[in-house]
Amino acid sequence: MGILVKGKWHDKWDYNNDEGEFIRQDSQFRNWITKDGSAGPTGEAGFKAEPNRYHLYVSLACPWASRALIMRSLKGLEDLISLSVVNTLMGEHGWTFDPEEGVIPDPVMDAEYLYEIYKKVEPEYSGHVTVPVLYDLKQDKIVNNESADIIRMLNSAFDEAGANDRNYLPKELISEIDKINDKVYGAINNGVYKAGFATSQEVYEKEVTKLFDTLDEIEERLEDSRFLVGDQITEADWRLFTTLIRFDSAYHGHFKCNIRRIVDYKNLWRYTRELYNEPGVKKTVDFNHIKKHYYRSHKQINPNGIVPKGPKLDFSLDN
Ligand SMILES: N[C@@H](CCC(=O)N[C@@H](CS)C(=O)NCC(=O)O)C(=O)O
Repeated sequence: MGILVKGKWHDKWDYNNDEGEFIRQDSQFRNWITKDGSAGPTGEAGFKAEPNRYHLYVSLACPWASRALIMRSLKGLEDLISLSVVNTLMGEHGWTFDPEEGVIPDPVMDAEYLYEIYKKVEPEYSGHVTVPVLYDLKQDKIVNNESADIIRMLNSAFDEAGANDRNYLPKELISEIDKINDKVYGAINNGVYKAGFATSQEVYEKEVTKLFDTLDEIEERLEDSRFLVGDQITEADWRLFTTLIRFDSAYHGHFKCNIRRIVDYKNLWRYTRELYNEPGVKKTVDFNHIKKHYYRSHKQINPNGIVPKGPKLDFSLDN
């Protein structure tokens, strides 16, 4: 794990403050692909939705990257936006393209390390080298490396360029979706990291309590509601799903989020299985990559890098 400082790679961990809290940094590339190439809510213009122009870098382990992978699949974008998959181990060079089952190499410069892509685009880049990355093959630019933005643009930008017309962000529901996204992001999506990477007992207990209080709250909400915002699946569900599907296999053990498991919750477990079984989703979930990545990459938490055999989970709808 490391960071680029003025284009130079440093193998160091810089995510905790003096109190032992995990602090996530903001993503820096924030341009938007739009139907006509006009500017989006942030960043520059010049990224028109066109088939075979954009490339997506993901890790199959990463919940943020998986949001983008799921949206690419659901929207029928697999033949329009190409894909690279990094190795499961995020080690001294960060994400790499070392060969391993499931890895798809980099087409841009046959990079060994993902940070080479960041440096190619911005030679003096300072910051974390994260996935997902949405890359413009025509201009050799990173369009965006923030999953929240990427799934929003994939939801509609390509609708006249070959995507299907499913809409996970209906206009009339945006404010409710934003509200629930905020809560889920702070307490659950990022909450598992804040608990798992805490370096003080007090911080860990605070974060893990907040995480489970929020899961309990969502459990109640799902008692009367099939999905987070009513009967239709929205962006909010996919954002929660990528954390829930990893929860029992990775966060429960590796991040010590072990007050309960998702299978112990009646509604959350039903909900997770329903989303997992939506056509096009299952193939984006790779438990081998998920477990190998988490248990082997964070030596400060799991020094021997032993990957657990279990748990055995049955995500079928009839169980
Ligand atoms: N806010 C970003 C976060 C992405 C992120 O942190 N990805 C992790 C993998 S799960 C990563 O690449 N971390 C590398 C690092 O922090 O150095 C997003 O949602 O796209």
